[in-house]
Amino acid sequence: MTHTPLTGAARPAPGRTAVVIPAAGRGVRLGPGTPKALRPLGGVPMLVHAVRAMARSTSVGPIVVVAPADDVPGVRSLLDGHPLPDRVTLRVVPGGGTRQESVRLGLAAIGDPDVDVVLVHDAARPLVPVDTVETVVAAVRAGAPAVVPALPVTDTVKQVAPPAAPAADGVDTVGGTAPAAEPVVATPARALLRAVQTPQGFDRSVLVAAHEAGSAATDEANGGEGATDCAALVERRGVPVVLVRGHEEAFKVTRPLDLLLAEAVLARRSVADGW
Ligand SMILES: Nc1ccn([C@@H]2O[C@H](COP(=O)(O)OP(=O)(O)OP(=O)(O)O)[C@@H](O)[C@H]2O)c(=O)n1
Ligand SMILES: C[C@](O)(CO)[C@H](O)COP(=O)(O)O
Repeated sequence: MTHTPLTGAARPAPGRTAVVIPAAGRGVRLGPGTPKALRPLGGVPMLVHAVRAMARSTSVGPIVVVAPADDVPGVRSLLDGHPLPDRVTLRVVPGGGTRQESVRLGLAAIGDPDVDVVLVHDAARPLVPVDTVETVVAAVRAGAPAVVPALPVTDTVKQVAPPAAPAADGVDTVGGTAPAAEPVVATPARALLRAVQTPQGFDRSVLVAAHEAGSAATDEANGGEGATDCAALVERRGVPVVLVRGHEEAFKVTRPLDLLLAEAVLARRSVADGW
């Protein structure tokens, strides 16, 4: 796919848009229980909401769900119980030990050579509105190789020194196990910060190359969990990444309070839909 916008008769027929949904995380910060993507929201697993949210965009064809490695058949049969539009094909593959690794495995499973745009969307962001999905796809199709939905940051953010030892897997650095006091090293200008969401959209070849180059990369400053979003891998290769307006309801369900908020948003949508 070319990155230069084309006009009129010169424009080639658009390729297909695929989605990779990393859903192999455990949800440690949400507390004990089944893997986060399978926990119910309004009685329906969070993953089903996320798949439907992506399928709602008419540009989306293939969807690859990256499931916990020990439960691929279970996730497949769960999703088979929730029909999708005919244009959407669904594949379920086993995930890896980090989000980055899970996305890489999902990308490798797309197959379809006609796919030229790939969205990567967290199962943990089940309520993203379709307008946000369409905005991201449109920006990639207009020529941007990497597009990320984002919102301004509302808290003031402090930068701290890297921990002497990496945090235990899944444990917040700022949480019950954190040291009582952390020295501040900087206060970045808030007006220049953005909190980024998913779906992140990419020219397929750009994203595949970034994941191939970054597959061994770990990031000491974030506890060796790999790149925390796909765009970071693309940025490291000098490819421009642009932000588009995200949405408050595309928040990530990470801690128990987020689950309460998600239930409230769903309930409000049900009322608005006249249930
Ligand atoms: N090894 C991993 C880790 C995360 N994810 C997915 O990446 C998304 C964002 O990750 P996060 O919200 O951190 O989920 P968890 O890793 O499950 O949460 P926690 O860190 O609290 O365990 C989620 O949809 C999660 O399922 C994944 O596919 N494979
Ligand atoms: C990709 C992401 O949702 C963008 O905000 C986020 O970085 C995922 O982080 P997590 O720790 O894997 O939830």
